[in-house]
Amino acid sequence: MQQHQRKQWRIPPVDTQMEEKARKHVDQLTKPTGALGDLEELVVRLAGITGQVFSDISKKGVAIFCADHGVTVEGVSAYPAEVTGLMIGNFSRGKAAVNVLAQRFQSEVAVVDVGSRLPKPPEGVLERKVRSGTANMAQGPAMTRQEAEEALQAGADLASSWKGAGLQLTAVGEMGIGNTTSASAVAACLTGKPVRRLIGRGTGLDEEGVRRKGEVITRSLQVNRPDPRDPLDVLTKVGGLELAAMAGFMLEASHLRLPVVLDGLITTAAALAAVRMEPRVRSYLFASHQSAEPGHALLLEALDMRPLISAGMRLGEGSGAVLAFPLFDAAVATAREMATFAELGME
Ligand SMILES: Cc1cc2ncn([C@H]3O[C@H](COP(=O)(O)O)[C@@H](O)[C@H]3O)c2cc1C
Ligand SMILES: O=C(O)c1cccnc1
Repeated sequence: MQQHQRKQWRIPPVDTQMEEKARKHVDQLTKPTGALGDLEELVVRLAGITGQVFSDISKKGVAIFCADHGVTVEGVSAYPAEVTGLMIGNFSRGKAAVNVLAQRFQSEVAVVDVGSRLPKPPEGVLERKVRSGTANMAQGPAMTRQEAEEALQAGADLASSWKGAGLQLTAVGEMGIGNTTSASAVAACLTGKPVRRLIGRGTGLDEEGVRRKGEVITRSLQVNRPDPRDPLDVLTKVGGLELAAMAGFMLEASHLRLPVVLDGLITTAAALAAVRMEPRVRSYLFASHQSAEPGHALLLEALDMRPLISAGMRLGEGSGAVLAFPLFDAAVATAREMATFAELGME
């Protein structure tokens, strides 16, 4: 079999010495050992990524990758496919949930159209359209491998431009009606777990709808036979353009030592694909919240990640990831500003 030319991402390992330094400092702060829980873990992991005990993460951004899904003709979403384009307009006007949160928590927002059916994306949206929506994966591959690679590159290009612009903490989000179906299919293939445990209501399907969604995913996997050892093949056949772009963003961000905060089911499915391509990516990723979509818990388990927030959210857009930004700020602030026991005159 002819191997497709595979890009090497060269992901550097994190700085474990700096992690140890940060851990030592956190353990000397005026609190019982470990009492700041997951915030302490954030400080330590960020130190390993940034190479500083007190990481500077003030410049933040959320990248929203948008695309349409051919599989929507199978009736797998509670909302019509046109909502993808409408929400891209909403993002560009700054009026979606993720915009409001990003505004509140001082995060930049980039909206990238990697494959919507809009003839022309609205003002302010980055146009990187690979194709106008995927093909229906229940009948054949969602896209070609070449197209998946182009989508990967679109994501990678944003990560690299953000590194150049001095961003220090990033989040990924997505918009694409039908994409909980694609994400669950990718998750089923990569984890080997049964489809029925990986599906949920998405935007609000009823029981009958969820059953149909499961059938469509099972059929898509049978028709396409994606190779779980080849994550790009999985993204090509049963993924989506925005999933591939998010994976590319994570690969390039990790290569450039930029931390990436994940959102819910869809971003985490893309994350598992990226980590299976390059295992070191895992060290640069952070879970934010626990989505109400059942498959999300299994994906987090496969990545050995624990979310910071449990708020019953099931929105997407990167909303849960941006909501976690203040926790990152809080973690770094405690490390930087709290007194040590020595300063208190205690051993
Ligand atoms: C108004 C609206 C805003 C959204 N923002 C994110 N999503 C979310 O819902 C979609 C996935 O669910 P499903 O697979 O069931 O279609 C994605 O586009 C996702 O980001 C939205 C969905 C709707 C309807
Ligand atoms: O968990 C998610 O990311 C999610 C769940 C439902 C709809 N959109 C996104």
